[in-house]
Amino acid sequence: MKLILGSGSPRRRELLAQLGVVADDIRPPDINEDPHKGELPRPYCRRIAHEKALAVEAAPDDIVLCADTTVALGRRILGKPRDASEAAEFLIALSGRRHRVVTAVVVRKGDRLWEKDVESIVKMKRLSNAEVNAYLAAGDWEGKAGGYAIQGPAGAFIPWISGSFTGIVGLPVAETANLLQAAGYPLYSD
Ligand SMILES: Cc1cn([C@H]2C[C@H](O)[C@@H](COP(=O)(O)OP(=O)(O)OP(=O)(O)O)O2)c(=O)[nH]c1=O
Repeated sequence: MKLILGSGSPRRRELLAQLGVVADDIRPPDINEDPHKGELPRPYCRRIAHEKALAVEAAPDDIVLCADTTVALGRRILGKPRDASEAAEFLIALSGRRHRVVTAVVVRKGDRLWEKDVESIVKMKRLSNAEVNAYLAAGDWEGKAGGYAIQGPAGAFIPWISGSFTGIVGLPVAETANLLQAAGYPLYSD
């Protein structure tokens, strides 16, 4: 039995390490992440995590772990920005408001699945042009849902959250620990 982390995200690898877990292999899934027409953020996030878990090749007794993080502004899905100008658009839309961050986690063993999604609320302060420009210039927005990362310099823009900090970063560790144990991963035994 091997543990396969189905994710190319270094954040997820680090958050897994927080549980003392090192994956035996890392196999980033390659799926189409375009939302369906009219799809709401939370069902979208669940669907993408599910599809990622099905896309990772593994032996029948391997445990596969995948996740998806989606930033939701009302009914709007903010994915990973295509470029700096889309990141700027996202940050301006998020400025001075509360939004939600959903992370869906899926653990698979053979054709059995264990799934959990965690939603947090994030308040972003009103951003000045100087703050937006400095953040964009630092390049930290790249590859981050919603165009920011709470664990980096954008932490200075976030005075308040409700929910799971590790969920916002990309892998809610409490829920992930439960899913891994449910699938038979020996988290606290040898
Ligand atoms: C909101 C937020 C997102 N993120 C990151 C976590 C995810 O890596 C990324 C969301 O993109 P995802 O599509 O969830 O993941 P990914 O493409 O990086 O990796 P993979 O599909 O291979 O697992 O945004 C942060 O690091 N901090 C934050 O505060």
